[in-house]
Amino acid sequence: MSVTGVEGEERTDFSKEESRQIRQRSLKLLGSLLRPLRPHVVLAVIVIVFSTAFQVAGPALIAIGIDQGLPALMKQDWGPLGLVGGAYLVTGVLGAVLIAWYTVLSARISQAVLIDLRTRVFLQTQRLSLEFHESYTSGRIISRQTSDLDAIRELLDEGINGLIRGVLYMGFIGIALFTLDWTSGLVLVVALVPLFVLTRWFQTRSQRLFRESRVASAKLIVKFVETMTGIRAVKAFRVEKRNGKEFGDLTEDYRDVNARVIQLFGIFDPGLVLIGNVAVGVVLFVGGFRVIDGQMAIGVLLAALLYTRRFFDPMEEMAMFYNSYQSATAALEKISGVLEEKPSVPDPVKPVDLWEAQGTVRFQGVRFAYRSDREILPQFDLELPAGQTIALVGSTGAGKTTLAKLISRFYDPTDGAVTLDGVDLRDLHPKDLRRAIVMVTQEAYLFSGSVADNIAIGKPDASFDEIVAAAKAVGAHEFIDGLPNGYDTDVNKRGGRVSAGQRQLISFARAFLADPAVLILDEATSSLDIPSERLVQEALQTLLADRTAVIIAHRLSTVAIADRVLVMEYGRIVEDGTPDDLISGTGRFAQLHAAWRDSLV
Ligand SMILES: Nc1ncnc2c1ncn2[C@@H]1O[C@H](COP(=O)(O)OP(=O)(O)OP(=O)(O)O)[C@@H](O)[C@H]1O
Repeated sequence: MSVTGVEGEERTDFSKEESRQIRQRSLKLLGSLLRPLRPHVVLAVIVIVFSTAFQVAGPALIAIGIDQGLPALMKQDWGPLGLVGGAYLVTGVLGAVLIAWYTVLSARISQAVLIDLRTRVFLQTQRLSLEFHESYTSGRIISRQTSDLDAIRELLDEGINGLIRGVLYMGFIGIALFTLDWTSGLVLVVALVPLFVLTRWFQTRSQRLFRESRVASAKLIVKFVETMTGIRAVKAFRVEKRNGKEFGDLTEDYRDVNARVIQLFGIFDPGLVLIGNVAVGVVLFVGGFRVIDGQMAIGVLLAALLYTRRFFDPMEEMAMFYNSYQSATAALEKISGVLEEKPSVPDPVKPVDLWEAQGTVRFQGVRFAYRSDREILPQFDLELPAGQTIALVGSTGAGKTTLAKLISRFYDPTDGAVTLDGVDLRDLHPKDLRRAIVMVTQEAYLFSGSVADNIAIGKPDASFDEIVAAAKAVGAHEFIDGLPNGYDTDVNKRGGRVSAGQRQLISFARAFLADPAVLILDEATSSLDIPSERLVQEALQTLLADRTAVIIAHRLSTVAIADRVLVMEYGRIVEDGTPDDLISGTGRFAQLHAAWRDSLV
């Protein structure tokens, strides 16, 4: 079995083979991120090796200064001490300069990796088809872009740095100590035993606790995002109190787990200090005797003490590496899953151009299912001739929006083909497809920016006059003119807030400007009041005149402007005719229409 894309994200029961696959996928991604930076990585490693060597040289120079420089000085010979002093100064300065250089280099590497990754995730999630976004919630996408990238940043900025510097530092100190005095070196080796035990203990516990902490903080974020996204429902049903209590419980869980993390550090940190102090004490004790016996020079003892003391400094950072490594690996696994996803609606390999689409849409033996277990559209054939205005009606869940999504190629049919002017939508050049077919939904989403910017999305190179003309055509000009800054009003700023109906008018103007051959309006007039709707209906008649239009509407008033009505039930077209024919008949539409007319009285 194999795990591809995001499907393994919610699972924890991976087989060995699956875990290996996921690990390989993450490593491949990491490799592809670091490969272009190879020269920088090599340079950074060289710089940090030299910087650490210079830093570690200090105590050895002090030993030489005391044991050889001072006796010479007593004989009025300044030379050796001057030399050692000079060397100390030079290594000190070089060590500092190189560490500064390394900090810049490593920051550049981690920034480059993060920018690359951030961009890849953004472009990929934008590229993925609607199907992916309908099942992969926006909360999860946000986590990939925020907390996961943060975990990787932490590993690159702190974790790996801490590890490399720590390993080099401890390694160089070990070499220096053994070279100067192997007896003191042995003390250090013995001290490694309790150090190893303490660190292992810390790692096992902290690993579990850090995981718990991440889960607790994720739950907090999910609760917060969910509440804020559904703030209207929260207010309407007065669930603030219950939400407050649930949030309070989650906060408490988070605090508890963090308290346990702190307790762990409360043992680990003093433990490190204790081992360090005992090691220093033993080196001093053994060394003191050997100095008295004349087996060890005093300067060497001092250097041994300094080395032993410093040896333990990077321990905490190194112990933390494992945690940052763990969370970064988890993050990398999830991100690599998203990046591995393939769009379910792929771009054609050999795209067919369609410069001037006429607008004939045909369904040929189309079947469609979102999931294999439930077919939404059983096989059907349908032709929408160019220029025809079609009203699509039917009960909730009949499959109207699904049909519209197939025309817009948000999804591909499971079987059969949808064509535009005889070209299978799967072969049509994406640019031509987007130009030829536009779908306006009830949501009428507005992006940050001015009203004019939002209308211009329909035609990015439109002139201001064209934008105004489009707004006038759909009856949006009046209200836009009345906004604080007219067409320049920022729709997301206070004062620029527009109502749901006004949003729909703006998205109408956007579609009008785009001037597609096929226009689909999915419940796009549902938020308009009756006068606005009438106004729009007048505008719609001009808007729809030269193109194929599919209007999905619950309000039957919209149907009046249609040339043809399709009634859909359970994924099938059950009635097809002119509005007049259907109204005067005895079918489903006639019933619906009679009920609607009665409701108006
Ligand atoms: N993304 C999806 N994944 C799985 N099933 C879906 C998805 N979208 C819609 N469906 C199912 O497909 C069926 C048809 O839905 P569709 O939205 O096309 O109906 P509709 O006629 O437009 O309804 P409405 O008038 O309520 O908008 C419904 O049973 C719905 O549950």
